[in-house]
Amino acid sequence: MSVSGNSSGEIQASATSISHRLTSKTPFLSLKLYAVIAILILCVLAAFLLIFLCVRTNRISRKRKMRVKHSSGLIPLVSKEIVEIKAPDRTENCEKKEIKVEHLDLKEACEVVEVDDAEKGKSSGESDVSGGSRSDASVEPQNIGWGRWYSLGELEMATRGFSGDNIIGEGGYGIVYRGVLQDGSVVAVKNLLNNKGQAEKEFKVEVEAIGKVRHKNLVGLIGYCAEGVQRMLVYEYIDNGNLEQWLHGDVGPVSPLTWDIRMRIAIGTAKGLAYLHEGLEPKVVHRDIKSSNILLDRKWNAKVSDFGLAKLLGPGASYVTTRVMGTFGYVSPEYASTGMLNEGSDVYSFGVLLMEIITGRSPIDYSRPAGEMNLVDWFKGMVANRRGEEVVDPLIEIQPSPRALKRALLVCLRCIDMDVLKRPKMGQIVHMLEADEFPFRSELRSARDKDSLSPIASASNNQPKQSRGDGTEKSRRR
Ligand SMILES: Nc1ncnc2c1ncn2[C@@H]1O[C@H](COP(=O)(O)OP(=O)(O)OP(=O)(O)O)[C@@H](O)[C@H]1O
Repeated sequence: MSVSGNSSGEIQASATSISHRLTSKTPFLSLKLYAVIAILILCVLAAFLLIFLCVRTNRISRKRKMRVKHSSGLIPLVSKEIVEIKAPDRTENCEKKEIKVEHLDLKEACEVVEVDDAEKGKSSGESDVSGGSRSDASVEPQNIGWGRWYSLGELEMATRGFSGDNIIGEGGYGIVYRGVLQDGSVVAVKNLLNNKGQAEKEFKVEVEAIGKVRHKNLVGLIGYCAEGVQRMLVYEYIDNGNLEQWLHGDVGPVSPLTWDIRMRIAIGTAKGLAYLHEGLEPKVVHRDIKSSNILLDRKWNAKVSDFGLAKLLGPGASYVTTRVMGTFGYVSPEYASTGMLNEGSDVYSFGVLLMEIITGRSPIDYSRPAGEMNLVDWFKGMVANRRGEEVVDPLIEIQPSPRALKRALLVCLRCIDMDVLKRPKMGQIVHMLEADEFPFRSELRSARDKDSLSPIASASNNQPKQSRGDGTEKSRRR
């Protein structure tokens, strides 16, 4: 009993001493110990709470950042056109498209056309002929800023179901049909071959290159059709065939293409090209200048056509391609060998075309003797041997004046200069071909000084014999 009484007494004593300690004052602000302990516990809890909140906020902001990154990576992948389709208000939608077309390049504009198609389905025969506005008010205008949209049905009707009788010709990129629209106007419809997306490419290139361009020496692209995989281009119809047919077709013993008509065609072609090179921004390099791409009207006005290979280039720019495109015999040597393309390549092709116009010979003709198969080589040789007068097409009845011939031969040689920088610009070529007084005295003198023009001079018959060589050889020697 006494032991238990002792221990309970001890416990009581220690409890009293603890409570005494807890209630005793500490040096910390004279606070009692229990108050100090409570403050410490609170501080620790507050610290934990703070840490917890910091970690949480951090996590949330990291999540937010990640979400922004994610979405900003996705948005550009979503086509703007898809966004437009989803827009419920069709009027607003249409306005958006028209504004967009002003800002987008025409490549994108074509995509807009495609979207329009998907939206409305086939609505053949609904458009009017004036360009854009439609008789059916529920169908929005298909105007992409130039030309107009044609439905497949409309073009089917115009070409009598793309009948074989309406075929005008067939090129590497599609079949061309003659068509008569509902208003009676005659058009040429090029149905682009859908060869591994080539149709789409051609379509875009042509639209981009000449969609908005109007020039009397360029075939006008008046509209287009893009339904499903079908891509068609609608041009003004040029009713007198192409230059190749008139130069190399069966025209009888005397060609209807007199010297003057030929020069008119050459000048018209040069003007069209000068406009593409010097009148547009970005400039357009045609890349496929050849006689079958020069269409003719009844007054023998030349119209450059077929822009499917055209390239748009910024000022002073050259373009390098690994796939050289063009037509054998017309392609400039530097473009063929290096893929380097600028307007000088068109100038070279124009030089070959002018030779073809003067001589009536094809750039490459395997039916001729070995030394005459290549027009450029034969032509240069003839001029260098003072036989310039002999190159004129025998089907031309009335020979040109020596001065006129000299002028044309000189232009040919300057266009095919091996040094692309020495070739004249198309604008200069127009001037040279049009100027009665060309070749100018100063030009003849300086050319004589440079020992380069003697063959031309002798071609005119009135000049003393001078040293041989043409621009091409000269540039090689340098
Ligand atoms: N707007 C047009 N008006 C009248 N005829 C045209 C028109 N466009 C093209 N043609 C004719 O259609 C034919 C085919 O033209 P296209 O431009 O498709 O091919 P190409 O120039 O002959 O060959 P490629 O495209 O392979 O170089 C040509 O004979 C041309 O005379």
